[in-house]
Amino acid sequence: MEKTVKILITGKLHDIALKLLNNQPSELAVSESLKIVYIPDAPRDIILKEIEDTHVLISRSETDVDAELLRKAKKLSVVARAAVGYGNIDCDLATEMGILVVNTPGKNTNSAAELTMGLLLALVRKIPQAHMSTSAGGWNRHKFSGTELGDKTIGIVGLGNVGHRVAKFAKGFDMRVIAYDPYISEDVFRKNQAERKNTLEELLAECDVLSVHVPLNKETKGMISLVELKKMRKGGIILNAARGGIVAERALLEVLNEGYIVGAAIDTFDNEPKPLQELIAHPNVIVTPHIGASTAEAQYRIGETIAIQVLKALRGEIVDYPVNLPHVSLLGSNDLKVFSVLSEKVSRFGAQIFDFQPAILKLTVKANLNKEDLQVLKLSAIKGFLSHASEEFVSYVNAEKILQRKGLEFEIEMTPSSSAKNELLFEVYGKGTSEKISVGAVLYDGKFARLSSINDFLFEIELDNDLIVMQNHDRPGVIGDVGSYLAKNNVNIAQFELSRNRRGGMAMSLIRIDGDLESEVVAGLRKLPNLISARLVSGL
Ligand SMILES: NC(=O)C1=CN([C@@H]2O[C@H](COP(=O)(O)OP(=O)(O)OC[C@H]3O[C@@H](n4cnc5c(N)ncnc54)[C@H](O)[C@@H]3O)[C@@H](O)[C@H]2O)C=CC1
Ligand SMILES: O=C(O)CCC(=O)C(=O)O
Repeated sequence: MEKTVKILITGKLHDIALKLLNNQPSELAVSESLKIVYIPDAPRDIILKEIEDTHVLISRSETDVDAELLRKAKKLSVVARAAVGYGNIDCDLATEMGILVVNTPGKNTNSAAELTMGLLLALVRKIPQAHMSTSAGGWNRHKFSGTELGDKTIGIVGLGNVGHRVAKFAKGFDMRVIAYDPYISEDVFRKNQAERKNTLEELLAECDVLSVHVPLNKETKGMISLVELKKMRKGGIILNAARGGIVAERALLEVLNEGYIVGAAIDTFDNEPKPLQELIAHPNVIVTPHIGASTAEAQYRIGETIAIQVLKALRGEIVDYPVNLPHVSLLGSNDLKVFSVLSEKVSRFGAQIFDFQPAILKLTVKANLNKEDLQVLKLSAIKGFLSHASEEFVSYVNAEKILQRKGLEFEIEMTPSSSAKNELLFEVYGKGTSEKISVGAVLYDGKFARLSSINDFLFEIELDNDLIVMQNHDRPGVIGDVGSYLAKNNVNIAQFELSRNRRGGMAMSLIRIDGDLESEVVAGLRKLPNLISARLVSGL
């Protein structure tokens, strides 16, 4: 029966996301049928109920994906954050549970940076206050006098996607741009014409406007507290369109009340959707309800990207924007995609053809790959092996962790390939000297994948459907007996390959069959004359 995947969507998404999920383009089509439950703005208790049988959660900032939610999610394999910040997702627990977390970096950058500049202009020119007064019938040209941005200094904390775009816009207003970001190279400062400040203190001492653009984490929570605010010049301005909590709200209120800081513009709050009342009602503060990403353009890009990430994840491909995928950044080429699927299949095959206690898994790759791509093949091989040999849900996310927990070692080796043929050899070793199996595969032209060997026996057979792996003495009549037995049991053979080490010696056959195969049918094969073993290899 076709499997149904439940996708729970708890934040408002652009229609493009639903369109892509409902009408999947052929290159992203999934074999499961999708049940989409779209409940933006649903109360928490409904989300906690719905999550129990959900496979994929797509959320925005209003849904805390915390331990309470994750522990109820018995079937969850993907959390897709339709945004950049994932501070409200318990990524450590998600990783431990093998749940992939993805996000959409860069897709709302421009919108967030434009809102930041909008807030700044609105603040220094008192636009919201002037609008309220004028639209109510007033005409006060003195009360709403403001200050210019030109020649003022903006201090940017976090010169990432949003920060460097704010730097660019601020330059357009003839501002002096200084920035503090200890995690990026000198080049990024130079390219964005931002003067580098080596410490936060240096930055604070020199800026008229402080704008934070860092993620919220243990290091950045409260990084702008009373001490830091007091290190700014008197008369400064604070902008926060990143995350509530980066600027300590009570401290900000205190310096605003003192008149030490003369204005603040805030889009993101500690306690959303119920921010600190005294702060949002302060006459020198202007606020928006976390709308940095709320533009048609950003939401289109995010909707499109998140749907693609979800479909890729469901197809078992490596996603473009993983948050918690160890060491894997982007799945570069289509060839690599095909190669990684082959790596997973070969190891899943290998996991089903040995009878000893495994100790070491080894993947030998003949190809010309960079380090990251090799890592993709390694994770695919571990995933393939474990997903057969483990009760746990295994994904690219937790594969290495589970392997370690099982006490298995993994070795990987690469030798260069000089042709359009890439090769894989997956080996499983036990502790004893004779305890070893190997499965080889070849990928021709980045497209055509074939199983090429099992131990010393050579083959050329496609790796799909169920396969019977059979060992027998090389005697006349064996193939006929097997063919009639399978026919009697209504099993249609799609491909039959025989390989033998020497005439009259040992032979190994691979039988690719159409449809599913009952294990009793395979057990019956073992009773035929001259058969040594017959195994079913499935899940390819
Ligand atoms: N208001 C809204 O709706 C939106 C808010 N955001 C928020 O804006 C923030 C920045 O987003 P992006 O620029 O896309 O992220 P990003 O990851 O591209 O940039 C963050 C930068 O902060 C730097 N950083 C990290 N820790 C730091 C520290 N302790 N001190 C100084 N710099 C540090 C990093 O090196 C990086 O360059 C995030 O919190 C994101 O969630 C982003 C988009 C929309
Ligand atoms: O619009 C949203 O859901 C949140 C946007 C945001 O804050 C982010 O991308 O980090």
